[in-house]
Amino acid sequence: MDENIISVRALTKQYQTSQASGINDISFDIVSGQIVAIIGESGSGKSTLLKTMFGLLKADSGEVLYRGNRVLGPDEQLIPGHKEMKIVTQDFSLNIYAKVYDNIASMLSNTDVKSKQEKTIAMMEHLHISHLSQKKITELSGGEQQRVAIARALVSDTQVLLLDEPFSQVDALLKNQLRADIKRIVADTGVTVIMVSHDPADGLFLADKLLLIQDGKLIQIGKPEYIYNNPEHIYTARLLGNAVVLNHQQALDLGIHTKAETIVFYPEWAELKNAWNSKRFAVKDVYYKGFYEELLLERNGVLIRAIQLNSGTHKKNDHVQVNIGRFLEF
Ligand SMILES: Nc1ncnc2c1ncn2[C@@H]1O[C@H](COP(=O)(O)OP(=O)(O)OP(=O)(O)O)[C@@H](O)[C@H]1O
Repeated sequence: MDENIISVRALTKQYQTSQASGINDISFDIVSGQIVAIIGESGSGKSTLLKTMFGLLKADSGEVLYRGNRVLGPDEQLIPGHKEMKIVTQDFSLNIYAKVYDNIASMLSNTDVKSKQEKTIAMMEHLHISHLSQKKITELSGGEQQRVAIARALVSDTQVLLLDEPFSQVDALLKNQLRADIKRIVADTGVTVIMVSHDPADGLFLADKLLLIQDGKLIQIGKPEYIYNNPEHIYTARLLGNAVVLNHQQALDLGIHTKAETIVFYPEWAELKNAWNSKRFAVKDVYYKGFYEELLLERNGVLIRAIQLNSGTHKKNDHVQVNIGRFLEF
């Protein structure tokens, strides 16, 4: 049976200085070996949730359980968290004067020197940083430092790894590799990863479970594909897929039969095709995205976006027929 490694119960943390900030009454469970991504717009409370879960911030109320044992807050113990939980924050907390190898090895005890050496070498290999072993932290790029910080956090039999913006320092190429590394490490070691990212694409790509946070509240939780296709809030559809949002009248004008106040669709749900029920739009702009293009389309003052895979098929100032094949009602 799947075991809950982390349980968060009615967790609340408000900051005294600002109104309606922090997190409010958040509850969820995490199964061992999952990758969980906390997603939300800037200021929604993602970092606050992660830091309170780890025990870096004192909760106002509620609790966090690690395998059924309460994670103690900063007022209850000197070293936050639980010894099998580690956090990598955006400042990495590395010893900048020490070498990469020593930064990682220092997390292990000296009782078995051979095992310490083997574990450190294996972890460096896992994160593709063996070639940096003898370099000082000050000689590394931000992305390299991030890898060392993750290796350091994982090396000591860590069961739960919390990552605050793990891809903030890396370029697109490295980001893809680091994402793949995290997936591989989870598969190899069974570690549970809880990460915060401002880029929802990270969560869609990596996570087994997404936690959607809005204004400090947990608004939806589930598998990425399910949440993408069945968002319970317009906020989520906008965040995950840059969804188009139309009011009732705008929807009717486009020939969409609905009773809903608002309809929402992702650009890829708007089909460019000639059909009896499709409407003519003017192409206002074309955004090149690599293997596809996004079209900004206008009809009677209403703007929508659609995708075309064969670039150049429709150009600026062309007229195209669009059929909103699928949409969500709110
Ligand atoms: N130390 C603090 N004192 C007062 N208010 C704070 C503090 N830290 C965060 N806040 C406020 O709490 C809210 C949530 O902040 P938090 O950093 O958790 O959001 P976030 O979702 O991680 O944002 P971002 O994606 O921009 O990092 C924000 O309104 C923020 O201004």
